[in-house]
Amino acid sequence: MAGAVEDAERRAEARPLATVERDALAQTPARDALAMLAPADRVKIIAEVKRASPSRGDLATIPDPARQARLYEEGGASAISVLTEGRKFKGSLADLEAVRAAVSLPVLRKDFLATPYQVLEARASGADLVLLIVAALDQKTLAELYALTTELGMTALVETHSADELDRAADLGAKLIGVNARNLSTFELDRDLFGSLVEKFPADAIKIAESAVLTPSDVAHYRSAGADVVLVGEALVTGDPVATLRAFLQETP
Ligand SMILES: O=P(O)(O)OC[C@@H](O)[C@@H](O)c1c[nH]c2ccccc12
Repeated sequence: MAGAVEDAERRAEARPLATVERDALAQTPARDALAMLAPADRVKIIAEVKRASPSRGDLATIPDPARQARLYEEGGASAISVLTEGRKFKGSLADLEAVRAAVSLPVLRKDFLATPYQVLEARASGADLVLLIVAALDQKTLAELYALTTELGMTALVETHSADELDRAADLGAKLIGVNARNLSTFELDRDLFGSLVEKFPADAIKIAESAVLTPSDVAHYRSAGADVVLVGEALVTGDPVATLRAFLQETP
């Protein structure tokens, strides 16, 4: 995402890496996302705090992200995702910090991370997980960011869109792998992409279906294709979060 790295570089100048690193190390340990998202006899949900997106435009103002996250926790979410990208998604690291303080669930920094600084910054802001998008990174950078994430005690959600990208995620030893139904360059949606790639997941990885979950039957669709977890944004910020989560969790076996 153009701009996200430039924005991080500006912050790195204002607040040098060494400071961020110290802050990060001073933080309490990251929450155990792998335990929270482990395969179970019911589907699990990562609920996203999302104001807007380039493909869908403005979705919700969310004046109080902490309140939104508390509703997600009340509704039965297993983790919270917070968009921190400011230009297109209208999020911020302040949103992440507010959410982290408001809930006891693991919190994901959802952004376009491309530099070690952004990973350090994520931990310093309280993130328990970070998103690493395979399509956006060469393998060397991906491996470097993955190693730093693990070193800081966080979990990486490694996002893929193809069999090739799943192989690259597997090469990292990724334990939490997502398939995004939305192609990030064309914005096209394919709800069957997850099912077509499910055989490619490493046996020990948690399988996440991301995007385009609008109804309970979408959850059931992903669940029957083998998803352990679904990641939901739009449906939760445009509808009643607690009722929607309960309906999504109830519908599926
Ligand atoms: O709002 P949706 O369709 O429920 O999607 C949520 C989430 O999957 C989506 O926000 C997302 C998935 N991968 C991303 C990468 C960057 C930004 C956003 C995303």
